[in-house]
Order: sequence, then structure tokens, then C-alpha cells
Amino acid sequence: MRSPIPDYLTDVLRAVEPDQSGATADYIPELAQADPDRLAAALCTVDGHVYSAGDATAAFSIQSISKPFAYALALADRGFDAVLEKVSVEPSGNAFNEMSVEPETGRPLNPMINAGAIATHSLTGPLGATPDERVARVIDGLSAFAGRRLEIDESVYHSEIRHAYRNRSLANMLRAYDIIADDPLVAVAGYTRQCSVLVTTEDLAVMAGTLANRGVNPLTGRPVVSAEVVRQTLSVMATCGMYDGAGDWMTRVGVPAKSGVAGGLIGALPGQVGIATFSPRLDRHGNSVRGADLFTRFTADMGMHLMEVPPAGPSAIRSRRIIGPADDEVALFSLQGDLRFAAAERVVREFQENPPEQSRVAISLRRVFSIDAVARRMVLEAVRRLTLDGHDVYLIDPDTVLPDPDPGTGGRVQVLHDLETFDTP
Ligand SMILES: NC(=O)CC[C@H](N)C(=O)O
Repeated sequence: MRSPIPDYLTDVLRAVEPDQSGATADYIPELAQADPDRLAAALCTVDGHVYSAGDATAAFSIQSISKPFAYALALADRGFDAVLEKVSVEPSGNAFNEMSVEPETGRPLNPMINAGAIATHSLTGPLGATPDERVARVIDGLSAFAGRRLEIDESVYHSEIRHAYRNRSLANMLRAYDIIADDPLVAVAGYTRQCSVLVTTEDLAVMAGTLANRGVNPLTGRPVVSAEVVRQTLSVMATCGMYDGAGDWMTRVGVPAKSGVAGGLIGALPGQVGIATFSPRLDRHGNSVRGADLFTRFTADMGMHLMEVPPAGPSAIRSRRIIGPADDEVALFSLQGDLRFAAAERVVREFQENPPEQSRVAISLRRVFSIDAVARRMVLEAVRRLTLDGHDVYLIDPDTVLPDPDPGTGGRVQVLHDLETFDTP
């Protein structure tokens, strides 16, 4: 069978193709000259499959899409406290190149606007790293997110740096407030190099896929940053990634995203997929016009809005049955799905509201795919309380989704890997 997904991507590209509104960024001459008609989309699943359509292997500069990745690297290199001390996480509601700093401290409002991104760049690499070492760290880090060696486009760099008066003024302000320790010109040079890294739409999809995959690159299988760093990064993307259009974006599209003035746009749907588009004409916020349109369609067609998730609780208990001979009955509770708080609450409530009459209670995890830390604690606490109520409790866990179950003081549980023992299909 031929996969319908590339056909779908081709169809959506065709649907947005006629829209020629917006304009390429003109404050960077090299970008002003880019072919405005280029159009591409790519998806990268968390198990590393890349689908793409259009000009998905054409290279362009990453620009501001580098910001969330550099932020993740700074968090990984220096720790949360050191980074938060210099760069806040509040949406600015301002344009990307606005001087949005806290009045008293001079701390930039967030790492997605230029002021915050210049400060963030200076926090990459180990403490005391030279400016060159920081640039090397950022290129290495971006490459690890992409799963291949990335390079700087020197012509884009020179084209931007020559006119970077505004970023220089931001850097001077940051220096005056001691947010950065570098010479402001050096800070802007490093940041601008970071923005000049060449990527393709497919690269961006893999980079976003790494964020969707808790920091592990889905292509190479290599961990790039921790899950905690990813959570922080995606949260900042969700609230600040689309600048003064961030609220409209989050309500309409509902995916943490980041745009760049070369026309790239990424979105990361945690646990599912990384998405990237490329189309150089920009709207007044500096976001790609057709890229935003594509993401709106993806949300509608693929059900991607983060605030719209299927209810996990009601179906957690697949069945409740009595098995075994009449004089030796076992109350069997078969659970299913991915157990998180809401699902575990349903299980706990079932034991509370309809306590089993049988002395033997078996909980089958045969159809459970995963149990998070909270659900694990809740299920084990239920086991402990059932024991204290006088029950013998058994866990049927052939795939070890609940390793080392320790119900704590007073609790006892016997793990059965053999599903024949109690659980009949
Ligand atoms: N929004 C962007 O992509 C801006 C990045 C660009 N390098 C700048 O600093 O102006």
C-alpha cells in the first residue's frame, strides 16, 4: 500500500499555493532576495519516520527557529536557575525585535524575542566558554537536534550583521544591565551566526520531532537534552513562540511553535510528531503566511490542538469479573490504555465505591501500555489499602509495565507474569 500521508501533504500544499500575500523580510538583504514561491511541509514521527512534500530539501537560514533550541542548550549547559536569573519566561506581547525587558532588572521578558535570545546565546556552553566556543556549541547542539551536521551560511551572516543596528542596541542595553558580560558586538555576532545556520524543512521537522520525543532525536536515537529541559522549552514556545501573535496562535492552532524570518515554521506536538513548513512571505508579525495557514489546516485535519485530548479516565477499567471456582473466587479487574492521573483515579474510585467481596483481588495490566509516576503511586496505594482491608492482591503484569511494585508499609502484592493463572481472555 502507498501511504496516504505524503499525498495529504501534497494536497494541502496545493491548497495554500495560490496565496501570495505577505512579503519576504527586507531588513536582511540576503533574505529579501530569496525565492518567495518556495513551499514545503514535513512531519517527523517520534519513532523517526519523516514524511515530506514540496521543496522540503531546499536549504534556508534557521533564523529565530534557533531560539528555542539554543534556550534548551543553555538550560542543559548552565541549569535552570542560572538561565532564569538572566532571561524571564513571560510573553511580551511585543514584536520580536522589541526592547522587552523588566524595568528594574533589565532581564529580557523571554528567550524567544531577540533581547532574550541574545542573552540566551551567551549562556550556552560551560561557564567561561569563549565566544567562539559558544558558537561551536550551538552549531553542535543544533546539529544533534537535526541528526546531521549543520553549517552556517556566511553570506546570510554577513548580510545581516552589516545592518544589525537594532540587535546591537539591544545588546548594549543588556550589557548596561549586566545581563550579558560580553562586548555587545561580540554577543550580536554569536547570536547572528546562530541565526544563519542552514537547514531544510526536513531538518526542522526532525528538530521539532526531537522536542516532541522528550529530547531524544527520533532519527539517531541519541538524547540531546533532558525531558525537563524539553518541557520548559515547549512551554516557552507555547506562550512566546509566535511573538505578539502568540495568543491567537495558541487558541487557533494549539501547538507550541516557533517561526523564523527566512520563512520556516516549526511545531512540536508532545509525544506525537514534529512539524515544519517553509514559505518565505511573512505577515506583519514576521511569521510565514502560508506556513501559518498550513498549520491551521494540519490542526483541523489531524486533530493536533493540545487542549483537545480524548478522555483517558472512563475507559481505564476494561472489565470487572469474577473468575475461578465458586469456593475460591477471584475478583479480576482488567485495566487498559495509558494510565495517568485521571485513569488511575477511576481505578481507585472503583475500589472505593464498589469494594470487591472476594478475598482475592487480581489487577490485570495485560492491556496497559504505560503507567506514569502519578498513576503508579495511586495504583500501588490502592494495592496497599486493599491489603490492609484484608485482601490478597495479585498483579498480572506480563510485560512489566509496573516494575518493582512496592505498595509500601502494610501492603503486599504478588506479581504473576503468567496470564493463564487468573486472567482468561
Ligand atoms: N524573527 C526572526 O527570525 C529574527 C531573526 C533575525 N536574525 C533577527 O535577529 O532579526
